Amino acid sequence: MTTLRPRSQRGHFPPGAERYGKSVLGAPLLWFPAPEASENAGLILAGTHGDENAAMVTLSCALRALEPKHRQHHVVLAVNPDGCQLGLRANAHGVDLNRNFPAANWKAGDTVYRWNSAADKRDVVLSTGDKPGSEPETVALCQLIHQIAPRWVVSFHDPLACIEDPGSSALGQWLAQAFDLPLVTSVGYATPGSFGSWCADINLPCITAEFPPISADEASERYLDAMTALLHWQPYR
Ligand SMILES: C[C@H](N)C(=O)N[C@H](CCC(=O)O)C(=O)O
Ligand SMILES: N[C@H](CCC[C@H](N)C(=O)O)C(=O)O
Ligand SMILES: [Zn+2]
Repeated sequence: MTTLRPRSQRGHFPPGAERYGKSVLGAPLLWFPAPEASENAGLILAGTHGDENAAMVTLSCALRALEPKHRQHHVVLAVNPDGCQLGLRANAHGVDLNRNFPAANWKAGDTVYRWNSAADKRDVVLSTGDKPGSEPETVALCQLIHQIAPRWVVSFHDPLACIEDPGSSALGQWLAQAFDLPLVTSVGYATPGSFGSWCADINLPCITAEFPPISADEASERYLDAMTALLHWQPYR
């Protein structure tokens, strides 16, 4: 059994953050390499959309709660630090990073999203970028992935409340059970130029975990155990 650090010791980050690039506004792009990484290591991402912070906070809590020696997978808490700082879905250029990856299906022009969960249509307009991978945040993440070659990626978003696993994998089934969310093979709408599209192009298994609309406070309680377990998840045990 893996024990967690006492709460009094969870206020600070364990050392070991590394930089993999710089955002549009010059913020460091940070990743947290797993001290116990093997060739089975995966990569866990959050904060691609800076207005979706419940999963990012919960993942940060899990990183601080778990003893570093138990951590077997790499982490990026904020793919889009400028969006997180500004409370924006987009990056500081107004680009939806999850439509800017250099995937074969990247589409030029505008993209739309829902203002919030009460909105019944997607009518808020963002850009997909001047070209595939036009943004420093997407290019740097692609380079990091080529460098560390994770076995799989789990990318956290909200608020669609599902585990999207196009590959119907053991990890997808585990996530659905651990987070008590429905398992689907698609979020149900087209996302050209998305991270998952790029992963599919390079045959990298990618699962998108969408939290429900939930506060960071509630998510850090409801999902802390599942998130810490994900940090050292291994198949067949
Ligand atoms: C409410 C929130 N802005 C929203 O619903 N956005 C979704 C996409 C969710 C995500 O990117 O994780 C949408 O546009 O439907
Ligand atoms: N709610 C997310 C869904 C992402 C779907 C995933 N399959 C991907 O390719 O990243 C979005 O609208 O960006
Ligand atoms: Zn999102």
